[in-house]
Amino acid sequence: GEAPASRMSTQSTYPLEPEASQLQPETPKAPGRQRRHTLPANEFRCLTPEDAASVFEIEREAFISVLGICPLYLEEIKHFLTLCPELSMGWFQEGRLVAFIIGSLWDQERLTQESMTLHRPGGHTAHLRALAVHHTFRGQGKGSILMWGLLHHLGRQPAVRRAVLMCEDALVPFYQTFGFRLVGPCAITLGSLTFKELQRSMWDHASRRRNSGS
Ligand SMILES: CC(=O)SCCNC(=O)CCNC(=O)[C@H](O)C(C)(C)COP(=O)(O)OP(=O)(O)OC[C@H]1O[C@@H](n2cnc3c(N)ncnc32)[C@H](O)[C@@H]1OP(=O)(O)O
Repeated sequence: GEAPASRMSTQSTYPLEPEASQLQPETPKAPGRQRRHTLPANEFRCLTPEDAASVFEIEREAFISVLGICPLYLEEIKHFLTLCPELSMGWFQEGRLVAFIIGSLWDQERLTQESMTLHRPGGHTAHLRALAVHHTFRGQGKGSILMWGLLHHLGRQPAVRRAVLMCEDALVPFYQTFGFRLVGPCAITLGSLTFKELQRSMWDHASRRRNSGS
């Protein structure tokens, strides 16, 4: 039978861990063979503009139904997935999107209201704009696995020196588990909503280990 639901309910069909992620940008399939034929096929890959409708469906439930707004509307999703798909990641199960992260580049120390709409191709900061997991799949570790997967993928892109995001207060501890540091209140507000800004250096993590010994 199934193991009881617990913090370990991550369904570890593949041991994707912070330092030992096996996610490869060119090999989006989860590594290893499925051990049980009943498990759905998993696929991690960068998103394309064709995925925008699926992304927006998740956002509609995750953000709009709760807050009345969402980080990225359909045209904005298409916009960023056209400009910088390599800064995004989707998790598909049997071809269906179950979780996503969409990013773009930013070129200033802190986020500003302008960062809401702009991708700065020369920037060295990955601005992680939106992370969401389909509601029926939450609390299973999927959001965490996807975030580690994207961070690993970004760590292989020399232009990306750090990552930045904004979130509501309640989610600060969640992002701190990925090595993000709280830098303070975010300049961006949406209506009456305020956010905290968090940053994470990419070089303190994957690259340092890779380059150690030089
Ligand atoms: C940059 C941004 O996009 S910020 C906005 C983030 N997205 C959203 O809020 C959309 C709605 N929520 C979701 O899609 C998901 O709940 C996510 C993305 C926040 C987390 O994905 P999940 O797969 O559920 O997370 P995962 O199972 O890996 O980890 C669960 C942890 O997330 C954190 N968490 C999730 N939701 C909340 C919340 N509402 N308040 C506080 N902590 C939360 C907790 O630390 C939780 O750990 P716990 O179960 O021990 O309490």
